[in-house]
Amino acid sequence: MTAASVTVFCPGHISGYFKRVDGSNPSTTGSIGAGIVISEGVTATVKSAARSSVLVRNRCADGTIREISRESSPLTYALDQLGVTVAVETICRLPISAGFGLSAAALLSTLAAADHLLDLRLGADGIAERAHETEVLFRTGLGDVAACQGGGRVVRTDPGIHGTILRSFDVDTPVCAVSFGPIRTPDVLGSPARMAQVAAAFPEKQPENVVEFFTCCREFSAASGLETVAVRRVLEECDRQGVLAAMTMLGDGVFACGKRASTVLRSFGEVYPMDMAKAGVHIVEGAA
Ligand SMILES: Nc1ncnc2c1ncn2[C@@H]1O[C@H](COP(=O)(O)OP(=O)(O)O)[C@@H](O)[C@H]1O
Ligand SMILES: CC(C)(COP(=O)(O)O)[C@@H](O)C(=O)O
Repeated sequence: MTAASVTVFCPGHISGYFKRVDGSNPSTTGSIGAGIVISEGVTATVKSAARSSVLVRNRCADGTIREISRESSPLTYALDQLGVTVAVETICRLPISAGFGLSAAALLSTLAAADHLLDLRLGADGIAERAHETEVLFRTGLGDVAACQGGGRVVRTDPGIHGTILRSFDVDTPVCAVSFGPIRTPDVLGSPARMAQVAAAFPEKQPENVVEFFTCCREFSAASGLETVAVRRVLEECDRQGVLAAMTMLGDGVFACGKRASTVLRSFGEVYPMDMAKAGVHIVEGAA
């Protein structure tokens, strides 16, 4: 019995530092860098339909659901490339364009749900390849699709979904974040000057543990030219309070980890609680 709808969850990814790597085509273009795959992400529900439609919604902290948009160019493009017509509804709790990797999570969850509902037999690689290429073409991301194939704290040393990824499951205290607003990822990724400064700021050593990870992220954001005054103010307070923290890439915000992190961040704005994700994109409902 074919399910009437399929629901898939994909975790988000907070990138701490990155460097663009240009390949000969979108599938070999991406980034190297490091980040944390997070327990918050995007849930996509896909149903068959005569015409494709997209409904993007936010679940607020008080549980109410707010409609954000009835369009998503990357999703529409990816579905058109598949040659299918489906009704897609996505829900997320984190703010979009704030550096939580939600564009990648939306693509992966939607394509995985469509693949299962319509029995397209794309397989995990086929889904990830399409999501990654869409991210690169729309400049909404470079390394998040690769990261969200699994959970953990990730260090990516090659670009693309088949590149080398070291996953460590050593972030065993709560993670949280504050966001002061979006940074338009395409504006940054599309700027050669910005990309040159980002490349020059890329850390030489690879982090071996959580403390080294946050140290690498801090040195990167300070040298990248991407830090805002608001971000710097939060990072300085976290330093005073001994809380591990760094700038969310690419978003005007800060992520931090540890039992006291949310107390310190709360004085700067709404705190988004989360944990390190233990797994990547997966079906939630409708698996036949
Ligand atoms: N939950 C979502 N549902 C549908 N599309 C989304 C969602 N989140 C992001 N997107 C798409 O990705 C674009 C934002 O990309 P980007 O700035 O990279 O966001 P992020 O930093 O959250 O990954 C949005 O304009 C939208 O087209
Ligand atoms: C940092 C970024 C280039 C964009 O991340 P986001 O704004 O969350 O889509 C990411 O894709 C990466 O390669 O590390």
